[in-house]
Amino acid sequence: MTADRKKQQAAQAALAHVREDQIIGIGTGSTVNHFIEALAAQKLRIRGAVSSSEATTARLKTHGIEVLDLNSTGELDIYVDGADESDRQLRLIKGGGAALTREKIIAAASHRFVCIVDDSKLVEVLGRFPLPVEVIPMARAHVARALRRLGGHPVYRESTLTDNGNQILDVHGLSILDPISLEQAINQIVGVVTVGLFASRPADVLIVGGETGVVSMTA
Ligand SMILES: O=C[C@H](O)[C@H](O)[C@H](O)COP(=O)(O)O
Repeated sequence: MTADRKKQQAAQAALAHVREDQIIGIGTGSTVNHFIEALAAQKLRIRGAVSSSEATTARLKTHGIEVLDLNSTGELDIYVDGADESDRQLRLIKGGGAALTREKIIAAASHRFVCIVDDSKLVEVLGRFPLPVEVIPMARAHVARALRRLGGHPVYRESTLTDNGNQILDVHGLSILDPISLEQAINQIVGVVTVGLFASRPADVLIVGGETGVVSMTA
């Protein structure tokens, strides 16, 4: 089975967590794109969606799903998003698609975070996937030096500008044994906008698409 088919199965299974009349936070990426297709096909009468990126907003609008401003919705019932890696405690690395900042904001503002992945994303220790860090452009070199002192090898993701007008450093070579401490340490570096470690706010449910169907995990 292809990875894309596994993502599609996980996305379809996430529909079971969605109710009519809810406002749904929606992430970014190929797995979430399957979720948007499934949501539109199901014709559930949701109250609208809060989007984590310009790409997701465009896709929601093509399906006639109303996109709402997080400042006017209050807390969200549910947030559905993919991830680049998850460990078994549902702590995540996100930001491969450069949408990490808005994703982290929506996750923080949601009661329940349902994460959908294919089985290649499940790891014992986070860090095989280079950790994305969104930075204010003028601080990029300063932040890179600080990340090297934390033991990583930051690489500038050239030709990528985030939806917020910022740049991305991808930090290679980390074996993240204490994700909460590393998240806090990177958050302390001046010039960092967001680190793509979702450890202090992990997922609540992880739906993993694999060869034999989907498995749901909770922390
Ligand atoms: O910035 C992008 C997001 O964090 C995505 O959720 C992540 O990169 C996973 O993307 P995909 O579903 O395409 O594997």
